[in-house]
Amino acid sequence: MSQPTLNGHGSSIRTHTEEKNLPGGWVVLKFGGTSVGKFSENIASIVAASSKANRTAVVCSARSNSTKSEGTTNRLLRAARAAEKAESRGYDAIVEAIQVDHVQAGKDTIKNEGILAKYMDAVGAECEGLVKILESAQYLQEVTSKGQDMIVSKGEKLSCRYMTALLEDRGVPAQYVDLSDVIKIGSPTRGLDGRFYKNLAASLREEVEACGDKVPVITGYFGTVPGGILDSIGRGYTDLCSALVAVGIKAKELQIWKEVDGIFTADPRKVPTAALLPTVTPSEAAELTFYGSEVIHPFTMEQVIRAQIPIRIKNVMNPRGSGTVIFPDGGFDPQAPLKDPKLFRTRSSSLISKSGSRNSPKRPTAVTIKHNIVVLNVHSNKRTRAHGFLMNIFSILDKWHLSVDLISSSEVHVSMALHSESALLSGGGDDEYKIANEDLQGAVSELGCLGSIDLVPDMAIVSLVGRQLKNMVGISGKFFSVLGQNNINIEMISQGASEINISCVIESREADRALNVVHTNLFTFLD
Ligand SMILES: Nc1ncnc2c1ncn2[C@@H]1O[C@H](COP(=O)(O)OP(=O)(O)O)[C@@H](O)[C@H]1O
Ligand SMILES: N[C@@H](CC(=O)OP(=O)(O)O)C(=O)O
Repeated sequence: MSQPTLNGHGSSIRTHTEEKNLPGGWVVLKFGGTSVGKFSENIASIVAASSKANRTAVVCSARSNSTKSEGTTNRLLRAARAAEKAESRGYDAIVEAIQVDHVQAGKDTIKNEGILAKYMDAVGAECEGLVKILESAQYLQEVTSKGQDMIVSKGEKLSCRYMTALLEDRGVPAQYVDLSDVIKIGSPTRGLDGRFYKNLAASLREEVEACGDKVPVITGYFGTVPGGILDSIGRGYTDLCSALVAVGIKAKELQIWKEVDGIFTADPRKVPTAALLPTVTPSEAAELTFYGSEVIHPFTMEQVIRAQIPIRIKNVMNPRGSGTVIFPDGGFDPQAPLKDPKLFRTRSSSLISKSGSRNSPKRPTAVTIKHNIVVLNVHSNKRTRAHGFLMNIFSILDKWHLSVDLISSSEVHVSMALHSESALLSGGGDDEYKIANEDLQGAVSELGCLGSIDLVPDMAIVSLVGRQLKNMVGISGKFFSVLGQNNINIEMISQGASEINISCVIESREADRALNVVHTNLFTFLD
């Protein structure tokens, strides 16, 4: 077996031959944008430690110096919008700011002059390439979805160039891996189906293997996805990339590193008494993510759980913490579909006895809030519900690209909670609003032919999530009465569609108070 060798900084590094023989197998470490922006030195130490015990692959998102909204990806999207304006060089200042940021990060942390110089050249070349893409789009008077993806890809390229240089500087042999061309043009894809992901995972394995002895530092941007990465997968696509890498190399664990210790019973920034959950099931994690606790990109779960790879959420500021593990409750059958396909379901009794948990304490797993909700009410102009009423409503919503988060209906009324960052604008006076979102405006005009429409703005969905909810007799009553006793008015209720979620709509300004009262009254026995 080869001996550890010393690098230029006098620290010990293992050769790959030795690593290959380690029993640990592969782990994939994914770092989010704000972690790369604020805690890159912690990341270097985390990767160094991990690569001593396991074969380690790293996936990074684009840097954010402070918040994601001010991060590189959002700046790149602003540059793309600027390129849509003819004759304007508005994007130059944005590219300049991105370049300055990355150069500064390098100067602040990379000590080896040779590594720093090489990194600076790479940053310069990426930014030059970015300007060329923006100029071409401007010339063509169109930023296509492919063009937008190419612009956005620069964020992950710059961030991974930086992390590769920093790791090398800290004595961890690392290899930059650019995935922009990993999806081959003309590959037989009809969309993002199982075969597409399977082929992609296999290609990612090849990319990782090509790095030989070095730690691959992989751009979380993974190329020209059919329909465009932002439209087909959405923000947070680097989580999915890390999942596919983990599947491709049959990793023993996927670690998603964030700036929280893991998944809590409620958002720990809003509920000081929230408790860290050691484990949650994939369905709970998906439900929490959808209803406001954006802990992990929703597509991520299915890929890794099918491959029986646990996901661990960990904190870059507290690497010693064990985090939260997302894995199915009570083992996993890889042949079984993720969703139980049974037509008829038995409820509580058989489920309790099967899991043997009749006497164990039952409690909700977490409570979460989703903001930016508008409630759209349709009151039918017929006295009884006409055949096709709901179908017509959904066709109109589909046409205008609106999806419904919650729905509740009676004979002739339908209430739907829709999520939109920019649905309505306050027109000045307290009760004056106008519709700011073109899709919502279009849908409201068309829905008018089915009945009268009204919109309730500034709402939020509060959701109680937990795999044990279905066995907790009276939990809905407690949930709603706690809100009522605290004078929080419920606009709409939805329960039953999912066995692990009870949701209702309240006013947004009551959201933090609702989180706290629900947590205090329904979770206190966790302390
Ligand atoms: N139940 C929850 N558990 C943990 N974090 C939560 C929960 N609900 C909301 N959050 C919030 O999700 C965010 C996730 O962590 P962070 O790494 O900071 O975000 P990002 O991935 O967007 O950079 C935190 O700001 C945290 O306050
Ligand atoms: N950089 C992309 C992709 C991503 O995954 O981000 P993050 O890992 O920081 O959520 C974005 O801002 O959406």
